[in-house]
Amino acid sequence: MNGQGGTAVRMTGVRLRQPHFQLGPIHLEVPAGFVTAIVGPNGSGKSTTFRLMLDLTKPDEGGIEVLGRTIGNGKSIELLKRVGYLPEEPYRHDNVIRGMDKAEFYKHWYPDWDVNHYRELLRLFEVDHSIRLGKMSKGMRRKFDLALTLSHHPDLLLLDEPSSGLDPLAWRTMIELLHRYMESGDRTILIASHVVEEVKRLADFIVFMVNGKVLGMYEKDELLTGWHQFYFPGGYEKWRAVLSEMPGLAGLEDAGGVVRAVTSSAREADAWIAARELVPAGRKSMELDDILAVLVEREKRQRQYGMKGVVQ
Ligand SMILES: Nc1ncnc2c1ncn2[C@@H]1O[C@H](COP(=O)(O)OP(=O)(O)OP(=O)(O)O)[C@@H](O)[C@H]1O
Repeated sequence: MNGQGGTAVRMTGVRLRQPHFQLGPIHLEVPAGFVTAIVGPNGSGKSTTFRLMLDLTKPDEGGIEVLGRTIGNGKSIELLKRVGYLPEEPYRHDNVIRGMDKAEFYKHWYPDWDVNHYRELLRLFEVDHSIRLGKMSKGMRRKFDLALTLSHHPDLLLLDEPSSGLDPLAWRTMIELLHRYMESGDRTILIASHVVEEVKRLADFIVFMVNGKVLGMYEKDELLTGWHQFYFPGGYEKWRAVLSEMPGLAGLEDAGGVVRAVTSSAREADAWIAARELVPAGRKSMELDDILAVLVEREKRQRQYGMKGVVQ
């Protein structure tokens, strides 16, 4: 991992109220010099959070700092030249212009525009920029937008579902380019992604977002080594009371003849199981999407029943 210390984005008590959606309060510190991935189900507020960071949406409450400057005080424009943003959907209003016309605009707008890097990226991605943006295929447009975003050497890169539409070869190129982008050690990526492999390959930290709330931020390796599931033979009632004491218990459910206990502290749970001479029928490490599923379920239950615990 690289890293220069400091915070690239700080959100403090940020709230946004919409008729059918409440975001926040969000407290989030995105560390500078690292890749942080926001992982969460559809509609959980990931793109909205990006828009808040870019001053494209105004919060109802709270403060946002990007690269050490306050957002929303009318002075964001110069700051945003240091930020590269790849929105989830390409902008439609520039469908009528050619790729090269948009690059010309970037050249004038971004002080660190690097035409050689831009040309290299177009070559790598095999994108023809003489085509109108609206005529490019979805994947070609994604690659073009990615090339543009990387070619002004932003200090902070906000990528919203960057691999949407990319073929596997282009995806691999993108991962390599993002690793290269991080090599200087002082740049930061914040990425929203549903692609487990992408998050595993890129992220140093993972933020889980569910239903407009940040459920926690974790160091990736600690997360993946810490979360395990144990299976105990027998019915739920037999195990409920005993397993409710298990360290790090994050989920407990009847899985048809066995009880599945999920812990976020596998090492402590192992010692606890050994000390009680319990014999699990099996155990498995967990993937990111398994962990997300447990967190979503727990959040849903807390919302419905106001329950704090994981045991019914
Ligand atoms: N159950 C729902 N049904 C329809 N729309 C919803 C629902 N929950 C949230 N939304 C909408 O989703 C918006 C937030 O979406 P946002 O794009 O920020 O989320 P996201 O996490 O980026 O989602 P996605 O993964 O689908 O891109 C809210 O403004 C709200 O209108």
